[in-house]
Amino acid sequence: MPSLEDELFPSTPGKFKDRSNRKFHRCLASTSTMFLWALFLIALTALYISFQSFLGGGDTDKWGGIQWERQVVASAKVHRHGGFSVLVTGAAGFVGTHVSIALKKRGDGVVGLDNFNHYYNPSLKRDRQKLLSQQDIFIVEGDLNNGRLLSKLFGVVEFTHVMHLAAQAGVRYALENPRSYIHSNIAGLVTLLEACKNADPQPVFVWASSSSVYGLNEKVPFSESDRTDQPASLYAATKKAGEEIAHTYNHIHGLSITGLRFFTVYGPWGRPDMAYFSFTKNILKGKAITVYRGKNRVDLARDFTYIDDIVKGCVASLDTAGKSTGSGGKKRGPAPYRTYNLGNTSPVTVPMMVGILERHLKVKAKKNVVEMPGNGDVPYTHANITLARIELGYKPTTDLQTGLKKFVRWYLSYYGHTQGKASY
Ligand SMILES: O=C(O)[C@H]1O[C@H](OP(=O)(O)OP(=O)(O)OC[C@H]2O[C@@H](n3ccc(=O)[nH]c3=O)[C@H](O)[C@@H]2O)[C@H](O)[C@@H](O)[C@@H]1O
Repeated sequence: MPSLEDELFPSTPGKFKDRSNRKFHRCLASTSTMFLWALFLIALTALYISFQSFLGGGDTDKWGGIQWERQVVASAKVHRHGGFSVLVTGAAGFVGTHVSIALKKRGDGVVGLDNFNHYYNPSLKRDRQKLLSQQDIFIVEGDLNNGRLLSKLFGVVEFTHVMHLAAQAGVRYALENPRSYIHSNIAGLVTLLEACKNADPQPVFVWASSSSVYGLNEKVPFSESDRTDQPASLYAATKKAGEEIAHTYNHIHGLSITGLRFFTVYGPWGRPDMAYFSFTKNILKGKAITVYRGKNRVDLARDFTYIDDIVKGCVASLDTAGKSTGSGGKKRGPAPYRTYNLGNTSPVTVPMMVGILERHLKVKAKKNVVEMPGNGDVPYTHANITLARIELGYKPTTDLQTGLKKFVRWYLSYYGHTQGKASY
């Protein structure tokens, strides 16, 4: 009876069988099997890698593939003569959502980018995403720091403009998580500017800085030329650093840059971490709110600016921006570098803001008035908007009373009158 070995390695017919070769055959058998298995595993790995690169992804972010590219291209499609193709970062955020819708409605192509982080309850971001998807706006899910994703995006779409609104926001959270500010507001900004620099043609770059850059500046109202070298929070410092970083990309690479200093933006679909939003939730729940007060019992005040006014300022900035001049990463001539305050020019104290909310909610707030902790806050903001008015035609039209009425109406319709529903 032929052994298994003989069956595995049948001798060549007519050849002499040598028993002394059996050991050698056995060894050869196991080596060959191992070799075949190794080959199989290598082939499997190669197949997986090539499938991943075909998808264009490979990172944990949800991007890549033919279907994904189709969605990006469709979303970027321009529907008006001379329209823009805009990449809106932070599109699932408060300002990003509103700006994206405004651009899409007038016929511009809009592609969103958002990492859906958990700084506040991402279900609000997912609902904003649904709102955008009803307008045929697609949001790419990924982080600003993903250079591969950005270069892929710029490879798929020739963006004419970038509206950069993604950031780690919030003044006081910087004490808890300082690194998140560096990650998004510094490293993420640089990764995005690199992608813009390398794009050919380079897009126009408009982005959100902050009123907080004025820091401890005491001259009011705040003008763009006032000093901004005394930030009061790490958040403010990263926004100020962002302005300087953006300037270098303008200077060296010819990117057209516009920085917008937003003043305490509020409104429907707003950010739950902001005072007007969290106060609304707590007032409705019958919980006490903490109202900060400055030194010598002076009330804090903010130049609260309604979202629709901010959106007009953003769109006007895109419309009036001159072109970038660089190509292949090299500057071909001077490109515009602009900075504007987008505020309301009428500061309101925090207790007055609470009073307006009480009237709209028809509920009296339980207030704990405490001295402002040294956590990065500034006592007062007030925008001089002359420059934005002259160069952008920016003219805010909504006062806090009217704007908060719209916010409260939205809040009640979104979270319901049953206050317990609001979980953020
Ligand atoms: O304009 C800006 O540059 C900034 O505006 C807001 O920052 P902030 O003005 O501090 O807005 P809120 O956090 O809503 O605070 C508004 C006012 O309420 C006060 N406040 C806040 C929270 C609180 O529990 N109690 C309280 O009295 C704050 O001290 C401040 O005076 C945004 O959160 C920042 O992301 C943005 O960059």
